[in-house]
Amino acid sequence: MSAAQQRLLDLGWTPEVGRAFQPYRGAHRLARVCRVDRGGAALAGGMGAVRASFGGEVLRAVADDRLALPAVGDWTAVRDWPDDRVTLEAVLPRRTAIVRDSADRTSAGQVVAANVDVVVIVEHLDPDPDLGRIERLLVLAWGSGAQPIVVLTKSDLVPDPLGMRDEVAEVAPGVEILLVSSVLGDGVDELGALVRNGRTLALVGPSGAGKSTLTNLLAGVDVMPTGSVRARDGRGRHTTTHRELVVLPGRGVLIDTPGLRAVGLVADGGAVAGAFADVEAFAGQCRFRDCGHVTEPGCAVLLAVADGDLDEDRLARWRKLRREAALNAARRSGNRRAVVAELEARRHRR
Ligand SMILES: Nc1nc2c(ncn2[C@@H]2O[C@H](COP(=O)(O)OP(=O)(O)OP(=O)(O)O)[C@@H](O)[C@H]2O)c(=O)[nH]1
Ligand SMILES: [Zn+2]
Repeated sequence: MSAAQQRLLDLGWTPEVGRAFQPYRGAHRLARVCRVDRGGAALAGGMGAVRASFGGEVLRAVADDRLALPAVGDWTAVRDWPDDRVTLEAVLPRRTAIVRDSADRTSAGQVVAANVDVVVIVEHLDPDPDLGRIERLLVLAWGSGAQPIVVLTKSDLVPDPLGMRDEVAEVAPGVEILLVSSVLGDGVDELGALVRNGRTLALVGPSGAGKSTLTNLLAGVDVMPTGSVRARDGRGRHTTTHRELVVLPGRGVLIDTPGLRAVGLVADGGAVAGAFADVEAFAGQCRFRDCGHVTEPGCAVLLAVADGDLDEDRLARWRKLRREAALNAARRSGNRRAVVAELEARRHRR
């Protein structure tokens, strides 16, 4: 195998990517996006690192649909020009995509990371984990098509990490949960074991959860600036404004995303159902198929709450996320009346 081929494999190349690139062979190079900034992207490919600006086709597509904007993790076709310019000409179809609500809420959303195999939801144990945030990130993960896992950091700072893990398990049915201390090294190898076979792991979570610290530990070198370093160099805590893709040669790929202050979702009902499999299972047993789980007779959801099998707060958060999903669906349909009706229903249900 050539060095160039090895580099592509290290970047997570699959035969599927190879097939998608077929039409571009010859005039283009295959490369994966490591970071996106204004007007261009840092990429890595068989020939190494390269910076490209967005080509006309890409810019036209983005004008129509924000989701067409190249994102970290995307596989792309890149073109070299005689005047030394390099342009990103096409984004190959995404196998999975983590999509969040765009900051301005004017469009469908923005891709946080693409072609991810495992979404690592990173949440700190100190301060206390935010169960609602973990649920939202799980919805984000289920909606991406990738497999979620929860990593609880800073286990060295709390007296009962196992008890806290059990609490988190209540809001993460069917999802593996790892306890990690980047200071003591606990759990780091277990997480590292998931980076194999050219798989791509993306770390998502709030600022300060320890994503960059973990990335550095797993990479074995400091590839990310972390909170402590940033504080020392006086640039403040929220300086991770760019996303980065890190290759662990012979193992896989890590994507460190910037801390999400608020997780705006563009979730659909299916993603909510994935993250709330326990609640949906109860709902499936209600007497009426269109049960609203409010006052209906034979409501298995209300029964579960009464019996202590389902936490009332979790039920409330499920309702809220379902309303959000319904509103998103209405927005996306472009049907003004559906949006107004959904907003109206929202007001009454408050
Ligand atoms: N005690 C303890 N501190 C940790 C642990 N992991 C990270 N920290 C500290 O927590 C702070 C934040 O860590 P970062 O890795 O910068 O957090 P981040 O999630 O990357 O934050 P953003 O880049 O803002 O999204 C730093 O001061 C770390 O040293 C841990 O397991 N235990
Ligand atoms: Zn019901």
